[in-house]
Amino acid sequence: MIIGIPKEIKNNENRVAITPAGVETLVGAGHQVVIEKNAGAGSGISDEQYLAAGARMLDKPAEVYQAADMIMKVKEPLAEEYDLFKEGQVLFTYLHLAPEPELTRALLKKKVVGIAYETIQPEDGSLPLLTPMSEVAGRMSIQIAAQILEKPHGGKGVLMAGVPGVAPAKVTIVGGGMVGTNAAKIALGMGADVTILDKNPNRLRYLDDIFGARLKTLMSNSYNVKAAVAEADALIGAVLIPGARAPKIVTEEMVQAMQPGSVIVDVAIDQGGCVATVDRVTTHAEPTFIKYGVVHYSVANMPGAVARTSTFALTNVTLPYAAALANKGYEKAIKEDIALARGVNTIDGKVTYKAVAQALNLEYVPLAQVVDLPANINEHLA
Ligand SMILES: NC(=O)C1=CN([C@@H]2O[C@H](COP(=O)(O)OP(=O)(O)OC[C@H]3O[C@@H](n4cnc5c(N)ncnc54)[C@H](O)[C@@H]3O)[C@@H](O)[C@H]2O)C=CC1
Ligand SMILES: CC(=O)C(=O)O
Repeated sequence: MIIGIPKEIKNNENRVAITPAGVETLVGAGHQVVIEKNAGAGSGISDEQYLAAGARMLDKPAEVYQAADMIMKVKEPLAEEYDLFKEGQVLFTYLHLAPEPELTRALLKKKVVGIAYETIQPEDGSLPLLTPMSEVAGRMSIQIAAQILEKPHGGKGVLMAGVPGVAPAKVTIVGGGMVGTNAAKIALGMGADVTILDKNPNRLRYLDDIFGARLKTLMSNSYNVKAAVAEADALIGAVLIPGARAPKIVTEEMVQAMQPGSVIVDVAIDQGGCVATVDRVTTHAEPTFIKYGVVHYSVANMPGAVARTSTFALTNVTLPYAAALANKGYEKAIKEDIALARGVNTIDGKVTYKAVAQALNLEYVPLAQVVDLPANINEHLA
């Protein structure tokens, strides 16, 4: 198989979908890897390193898309990339289709086999290809909130850690999964006063076990969210329902009740955002906007800013799945692995991930109607 890796073009997206180690693995298995020139530069990986590992470098993105049977990316394709898809091509990347009707239409039109990193899910319910970037973004969210709380960045002038005799910042985290847990870890490490809310009591038990009495846990319901948001100096949005548009857990009224100069970092923005006042996706170039006196941050590719860490963390987990897709072909690979089958969002012009179809008001076609799945995979897919 020919695997193509274009350079990422989203604002300040410095990650790349493959490392030289990945090239060596795929080429060693008999595949060809074509990479757009300079694709690794933002992650500190040179064209020479890719060449030495066995890749072929191409000048233009169109050449990469044209040559490849499978495109590997980091972020969802942008509008200028839609015309580059080949009919029936496999696209293996973060897709976040629920808030992306136009991208979804483009994938359906070209019958792209869209396999989304973020919905690959083994039977244990984990999201192994989302986890490392959620670890990164969760940790970053507190660094970012701490900086925005400084007066020159628009914040109220509160030091996250406080000092002896003066209370630290209050941090409220809505959603206690990977992002939430990593945000809590850094916020507690900095000495903040941290409250985390989740709707899953077992998750709250787990968080209570690992962090002990330093972390306040609260069941997520509108009453508790309202109170915890009102007192927050920094609010972190970290809710996810896999594949779906994020539910607006924090309402406009709740944000209006926050003090001016408070900060919201809505990490869940890649799925549309879980804070009602986050009405736009921002970029690393212009990361914030102010609404009701509260500074909002809603960058959808936060890990792109720490690309050297993120590229290696991401490709550590994507490579085994990419290798399975390349070695077996996508049909055999998804027939043999329920996790990969759950990653298929579009195929043959149909949406095969229910939450995506629901979010976009499109017809949902079960994967089994498109691919002849064995019973053991199909019965676990719905
Ligand atoms: N902006 C960015 O650059 C990045 C964004 N993300 C996004 O961050 C979001 C969170 O990701 P993860 O933490 O990995 O997901 P996760 O699945 O590990 O955690 C989500 C948590 O939300 C909880 N939840 C669901 N409904 C809730 C509700 N009504 N109230 C409170 N909690 C609720 C779930 O119980 C779960 O514990 C996702 O949208 C993910 O794509 C992740 C990495 C980078
Ligand atoms: C998960 C995601 O949106 C990112 O890593 O950019």
